[in-house]
Amino acid sequence: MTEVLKRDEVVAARGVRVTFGAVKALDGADLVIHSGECVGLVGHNGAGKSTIVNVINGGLTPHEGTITYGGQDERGISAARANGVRCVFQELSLCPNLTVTENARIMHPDLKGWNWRSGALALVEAHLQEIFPGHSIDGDSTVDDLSIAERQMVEIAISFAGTDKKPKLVILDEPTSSLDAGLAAQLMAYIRKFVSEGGSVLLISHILGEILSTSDRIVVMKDGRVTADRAAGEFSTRSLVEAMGNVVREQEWARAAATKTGEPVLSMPPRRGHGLAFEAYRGEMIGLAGLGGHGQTEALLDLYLDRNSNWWPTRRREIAFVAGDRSLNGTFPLWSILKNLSVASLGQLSTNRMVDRMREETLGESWKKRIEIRTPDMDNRILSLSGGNQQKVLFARALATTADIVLMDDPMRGVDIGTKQEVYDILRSEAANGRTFIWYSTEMDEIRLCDRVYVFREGAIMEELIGEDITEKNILAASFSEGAAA
Ligand SMILES: Nc1ncnc2c1ncn2[C@@H]1O[C@H](COP(=O)(O)OP(=O)(O)OP(=O)(O)O)[C@@H](O)[C@H]1O
Repeated sequence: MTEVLKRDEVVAARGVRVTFGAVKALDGADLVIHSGECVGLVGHNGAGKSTIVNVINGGLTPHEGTITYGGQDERGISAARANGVRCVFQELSLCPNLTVTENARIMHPDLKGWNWRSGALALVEAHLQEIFPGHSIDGDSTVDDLSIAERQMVEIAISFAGTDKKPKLVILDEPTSSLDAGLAAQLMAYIRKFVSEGGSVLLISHILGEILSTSDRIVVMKDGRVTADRAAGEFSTRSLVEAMGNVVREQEWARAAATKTGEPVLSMPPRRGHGLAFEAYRGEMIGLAGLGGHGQTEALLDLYLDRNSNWWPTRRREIAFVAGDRSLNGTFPLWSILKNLSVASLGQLSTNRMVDRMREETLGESWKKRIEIRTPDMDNRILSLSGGNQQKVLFARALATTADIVLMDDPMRGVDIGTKQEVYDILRSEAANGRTFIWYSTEMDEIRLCDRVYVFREGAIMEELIGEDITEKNILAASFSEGAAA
């Protein structure tokens, strides 16, 4: 390594090994980031991406290997911060009971003096405006009152903000997982601006389009090692998927031949007194589209409560829910992986009101294989899983029930591309067998897989699209204006 390159290095991790019990999370991984570049980091769920982020961020001391900042060997969170490293974590880390401004103060302790509030407010508002122009987040709101997308935006803005000096490296772990396409595009444009001015970004995402369009260089991880590290221009979507160890499959997706047949299995009058009514029929896959935060999650919750407001456990569950915000309303953090998976199916796993442990384990093992939940032991705690693998457990929880209707609230957050393909196939075959899926997604590619789509605007359903009319153009038109484009 020449002196010139060394000076240019913002951070370098070399030969890093980290183990958690029997799991080799990092098995001799190397990652070097230079100033003025955006490095895309991809890999399957559990490949070791968040672990290497924690090592670079100083939160985790590796069992072997070196970490240098600007060529200097240093350790710990304060060394990382002093060297200009900031991180937006996959599981967002804002304090929920504090306001946006107070959270900015925690991340920037140099905002001092009796007037720190107005300094913090100005800082966060300026960066929110620069990154997400036109946003409507109030800096005095309590974080708990914000949607998951808004929390993600706030954390991103606070991380890019600098009181006296700009950060040198911002690590973004799945930053767009809850953002709709418009907000994601704003963030990608800002990243390009930030690196053109000499900053560095480490971008982790399972949305390969944004990795390919925004990164200068792409690093691929597999089973704790770096398996490819090349200029972004040398990859295509296909070669990137293959480098991650997945087989590229042409999406063969036959929509249901007929929609709206028979009696509706679920319905809801027009929301907020205007727009269209909601109806779902047996075997349909219904997409909820529109800009994020326009009432889709609220509609799902109302549909769920309409069918399941009973506190008494029922043997035959009618409706299941896959949460998108897994840490808020998805996982039971103190429970094992198996208990998290089986909790919605206890009725069907019980004899004489006692859970049959053998049947529970068989259920766990079958789903572990089916969607590749990466763990040596299903009795490990759920939080020992990587984020994407936790999300797979929530999927398995809903699909393992006998519920005829499954509601999904942007359920693919952080799930890798190989697993997504598996899950899409499971959804399609289950729908063909008569299950109804109601699917809110912030990803246009997923909305396009649905048989019928309701587009939300300002809390109400403003457009219904069926079959071939489900196009990005029509969805965008209905998201913004009075009618869908022809
Ligand atoms: N605290 C922990 N205890 C036990 N195992 C852990 C812990 N943290 C991570 N692991 C394991 O280390 C491996 C790497 O996890 P990591 O979170 O780095 O994956 P990832 O590539 O970020 O995945 P994802 O795409 O799902 O976020 C996984 O097998 C995970 O189960």
